[in-house]
Amino acid sequence: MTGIERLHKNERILDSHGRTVSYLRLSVTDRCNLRCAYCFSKDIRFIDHQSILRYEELLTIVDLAKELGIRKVRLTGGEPFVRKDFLWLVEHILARHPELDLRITTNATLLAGKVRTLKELGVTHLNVSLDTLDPRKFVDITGRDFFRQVRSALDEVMAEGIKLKVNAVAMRGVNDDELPAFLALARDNPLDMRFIEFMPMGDDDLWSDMRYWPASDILRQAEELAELVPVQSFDGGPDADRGPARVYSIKGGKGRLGLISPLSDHFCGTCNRLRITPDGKLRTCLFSDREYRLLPMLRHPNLGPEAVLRAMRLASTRKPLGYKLLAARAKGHSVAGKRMSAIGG
Ligand SMILES: Nc1nc2c(ncn2[C@@H]2O[C@H](COP(=O)(O)OP(=O)(O)OP(=O)(O)O)[C@@H](O)[C@H]2O)c(=O)[nH]1
Ligand SMILES: C[S@@+](CC[C@H](N)C(=O)[O-])C[C@H]1O[C@@H](n2cnc3c(N)ncnc32)[C@H](O)[C@@H]1O
Ligand code: SF4
Ligand code: SF4
Repeated sequence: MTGIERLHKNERILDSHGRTVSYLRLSVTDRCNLRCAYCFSKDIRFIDHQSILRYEELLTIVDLAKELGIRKVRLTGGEPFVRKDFLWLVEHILARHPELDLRITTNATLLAGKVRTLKELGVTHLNVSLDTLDPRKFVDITGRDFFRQVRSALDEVMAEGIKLKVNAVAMRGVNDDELPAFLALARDNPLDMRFIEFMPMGDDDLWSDMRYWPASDILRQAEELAELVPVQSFDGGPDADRGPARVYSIKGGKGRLGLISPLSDHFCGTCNRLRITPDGKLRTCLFSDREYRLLPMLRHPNLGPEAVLRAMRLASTRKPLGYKLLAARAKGHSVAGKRMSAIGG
């Protein structure tokens, strides 16, 4: 039976590579209070307010995602906390779907003082992006002087007992000299310190081969600094919810090291993700600019949520294998033209 036949029978949807979707990354804004050099283009034009999914529409999308079999939703951005009343959205998603595994990826600049509320609302996991532990370098990378706010938010998250993953984009010549400091952070604190291979996304000039620091090199260098033991379960969740990171415990340490290697050792074969951009476009792969425009459907008087669900089902059967797109990209060009801040990572 093909994916489309299953779709008509309302069965769990498999795509032509035998994959099924269970995880939605929902980007709530393309705006951000940082200007990370690898993510933000120079001539940025933000999505106009009319074209941004309203909170009620986001709630409908989550309802539909649940019907599709999605069990895990990640709110991302841009920076999710710059959107007005973002906590309202978190509260209402969890009130409607208390069993949903709702997570957030944030730069943590605006997190301080909100962590307890998030915990009370039912958020159990937070992923924080932090590419350097050096306050001056933080300014160089992000264009803003917010290191202290981020660092103290990490402590607040851990103090509340929320599971914490810290993500750093691995960049040679930028943060490779900080591997000992990052490992020390993971040794001394109950967190996963994860390095993400730098991906060629957005404007062609954002990425450079010279900056690429592959996961195998990070692992080799880290093994010289600490005794690492591979952890069987990728990120501690049920099998189907495994994240893309390969995780290592650090002997004698409280935290762990994680490596996310979309370039050197892809995980497309088990990809369980859909993405929705702030303007309601469904992307079935981070590396593919093919998008399904859900927002006009949702707002159309004769279409609405039913049509959106059908489109989401159909799109789920047509997920590409991103590593093939990466291999086919022209030299010097990005794999996908859309900037990361408008997708959500
Ligand atoms: N190529 C590719 N990269 C991904 C994918 N998922 C996550 N990443 C990269 O990993 C980064 C970190 O992702 P997070 O936002 O922490 O989410 P996650 O890795 O799914 O987190 P967990 O659910 O906690 O494992 C993203 O910003 C992307 O850069 C994916 O499906 N494909
Ligand atoms: C686009 S941001 C959105 C959420 C939030 N603003 C944050 O930074 O956590 C999500 C993630 O994408 C990562 N990212 C952005 N551009 C990337 C690239 N070219 N390669 C790898 N990761 C990238 C960021 O480091 C961040 O961890
Ligand atoms: S990585 Fe996140 S924090 Fe940095 S510019 Fe992009 S969206 Fe903003
Ligand atoms: S590159 Fe595309 S197919 Fe591969 S894991 Fe990422 S989103 Fe999934």
